[in-house]
Amino acid sequence: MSIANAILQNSPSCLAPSFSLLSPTPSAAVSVKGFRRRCLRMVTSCVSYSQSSVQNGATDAVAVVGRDQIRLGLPSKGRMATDTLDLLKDCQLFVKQVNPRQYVAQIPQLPNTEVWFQRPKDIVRKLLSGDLDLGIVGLDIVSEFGQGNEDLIIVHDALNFGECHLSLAIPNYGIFENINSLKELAQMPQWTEERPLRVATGFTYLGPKFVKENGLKHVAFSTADGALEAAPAMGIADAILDLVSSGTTLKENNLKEIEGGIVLQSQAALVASRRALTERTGALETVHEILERLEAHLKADGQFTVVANMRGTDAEEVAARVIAQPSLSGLQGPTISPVYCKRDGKVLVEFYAIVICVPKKALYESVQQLRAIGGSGVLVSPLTYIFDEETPRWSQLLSNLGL
Ligand SMILES: Nc1ncnc2c1ncn2[C@@H]1O[C@H](COP(=O)(O)OP(=O)(O)OP(=O)(O)O)[C@@H](O)[C@H]1O
Ligand SMILES: O=P(O)(O)OC[C@H]1O[C@H](OP(=O)(O)OP(=O)(O)O)[C@H](O)[C@@H]1O
Ligand SMILES: [Mg+2]
Repeated sequence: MSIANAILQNSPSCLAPSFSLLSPTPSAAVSVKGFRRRCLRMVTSCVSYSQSSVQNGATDAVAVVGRDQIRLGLPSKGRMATDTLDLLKDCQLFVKQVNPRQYVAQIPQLPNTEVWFQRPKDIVRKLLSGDLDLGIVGLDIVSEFGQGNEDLIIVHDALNFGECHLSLAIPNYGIFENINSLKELAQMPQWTEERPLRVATGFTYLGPKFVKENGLKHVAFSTADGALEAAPAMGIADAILDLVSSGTTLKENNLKEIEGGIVLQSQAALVASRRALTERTGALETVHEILERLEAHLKADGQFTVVANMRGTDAEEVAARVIAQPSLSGLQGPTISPVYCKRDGKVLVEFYAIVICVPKKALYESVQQLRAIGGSGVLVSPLTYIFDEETPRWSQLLSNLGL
């Protein structure tokens, strides 16, 4: 039984030691003593371990430990949490979480997979330590906490939510009023070794890396966990490096972005541990299934199915008219089938039904083009899934893994 199952079913199997402690029988007394000794040994080793080092984030390669279940890390809270569950639901992967404070869950459609809810940065850390195999997090967090570690593989880099960018922002007043680019900021005479440009950020790996790569001298970083936009007005920092999506928080705090100041573009991504994919039984198959479901849903999400009737002499002639229009070529080309109607007791084909997929953004343009070539009775419906022969991301993943 998996840990998830044991916890979900409140089974004592994974809690066995505390059971024998709570209700010791005479024969269990020995095992209780033994258990206490074991606990003491564990506590002692934990103490000596914690005195010597605290592991936080990237660890050296850790062997893939023997467990049967594939572990998928999902954000436990914050803005990514609900969107992640919604996306999986749209892919028919229903995460069965009994209550929001329970950190383990299951997806009945993926019986060999356990879901573990974690803070996004801990998902990345645990992928690196081998405690998770797959995860869904923002690319910003992957870059910040993954720090280029080659064991992290981005399986899908565009899950279409959590879109934001990491950007350097400065006040739009005072000495910064006429500064509009990174170059101008770097050239300001104010920044010296004694008085560097002070940047507040939660991104203490990406920040220094960015300024180094862009040749900025005399920059000092400070860190805080939130509401960074207040730092310049409070006099704590000159600039901030933080996530931006609508730009409202910057605007409301009299800050502005500058040209060349974007460190990275981010959105939610599916990430995996290379070691898990190559060494853990079933991990590659699981990631293939998740990837296929995601791709099929995300591809369909941007498209409509459009059905229209068109008068014509034969299917080829109708096809030629449709294909000549730039917005009507569909995924591979239009599907065209005869519409049989009965006239004077005879079955005739005067119309052809065409079925195409069109990008949502191009819908109106496509309808206009259809009408222009004689289309009528245009029906538009949402598409749920588009399963391609094979997804390009799967081939990329295999080649990345050297398979
Ligand atoms: N304003 C935003 N718009 C869209 N996505 C964002 C925005 N801010 C952050 N994100 C994305 O959502 C992820 C989680 O952000 P969130 O604010 O929920 O958590 P957090 O800042 O790490 O935690 P907390 O704010 O509780 O300390 C970020 O890593 C990023 O990928
Ligand atoms: O461009 P906007 O749409 O205004 O979003 C940007 C804000 O969103 C995030 O903060 P969050 O809401 O997560 O609060 P936090 O500072 O407590 O993390 C980010 O740190 C910015 O402050
Ligand atoms: Mg936040």
